Amino acid sequence: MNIALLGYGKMGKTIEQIAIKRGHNIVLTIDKGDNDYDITKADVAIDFSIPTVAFNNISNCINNQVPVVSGTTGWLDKYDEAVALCKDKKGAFIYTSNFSLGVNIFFELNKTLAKMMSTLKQYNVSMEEIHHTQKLDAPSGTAISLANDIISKHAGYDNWKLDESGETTIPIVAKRIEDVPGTHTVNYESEVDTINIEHIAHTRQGFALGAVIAAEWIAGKTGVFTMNDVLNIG
Ligand SMILES: NC(=O)C1=CN([C@@H]2O[C@H](COP(=O)(O)OP(=O)(O)OC[C@H]3O[C@@H](n4cnc5c(N)ncnc54)[C@H](OP(=O)(O)O)[C@@H]3O)[C@@H](O)[C@H]2O)C=CC1
Ligand SMILES: O=C(O)C1=N[C@H](C(=O)O)C[C@H](O)C1
Repeated sequence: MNIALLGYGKMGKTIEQIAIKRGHNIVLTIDKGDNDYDITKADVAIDFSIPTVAFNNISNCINNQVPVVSGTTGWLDKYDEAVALCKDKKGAFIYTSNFSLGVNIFFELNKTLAKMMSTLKQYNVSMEEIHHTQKLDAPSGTAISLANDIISKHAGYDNWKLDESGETTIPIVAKRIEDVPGTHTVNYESEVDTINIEHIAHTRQGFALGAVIAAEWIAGKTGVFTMNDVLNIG
């Protein structure tokens, strides 16, 4: 398969290595300042860029009938617009805040736990995410997904906030520490005990492999998908 990499930073370069090992060709790599490019030579595009350009990258692919897989976080105010465009143009598009198999299993565990804790008023939920110091957005996209999933399953919470707690608010703490690929912890705390679930990424390989698998899966399809469609879990 011919793959375009929109964003050739830490993730773009890790994806390149895995895609080549799986027999694909990288036909285009786009970075800051590369504005005039022909996306149509790619069978599929993988966008791991920056929040301010992700929507433009995605719409360019959809407008040119190139299936697009996006892992960029921090641009979700325009997600509904991307979905509408994809439906209108009969394109193909997957976004997820985290492509790793481990985190997608963790997402399911988090929803199950939230449902179990829903009526237990003695426990308060909180979340922590830790990432490397170059990260542009906070909280992480994964933390936002986890918080939204708790809100959808737990009767006691209806919003999340960074560094703020409240009666029905899930507080999220975002820490930035050199070289950390991504750690997410969900805590339920009562006066007598604590229940934690945690996912620790040791490298970026898991995210990158998931993105390449998603790209292989979406080629030739039409529609808006999630990682649950790709992995068949949940
Ligand atoms: N969904 C998931 O599983 C994961 C998501 N992510 C997300 O992916 C994104 C990228 O992460 P990461 O690779 O670590 O970040 P990097 O900063 O290492 O890479 C981002 C790249 O995008 C480039 N860029 C800037 N402008 C444009 C543009 N107009 N078009 C295309 N590329 C551009 C940057 O170039 P320059 O440096 O020159 O500005 C940089 O090379 C982040 O939003 C991160 O949160 C990360 C890991 C997993
Ligand atoms: O920026 C990163 O590095 C990561 N970003 C994603 C996020 O915001 O959740 C996924 C992963 O945690 C790494």
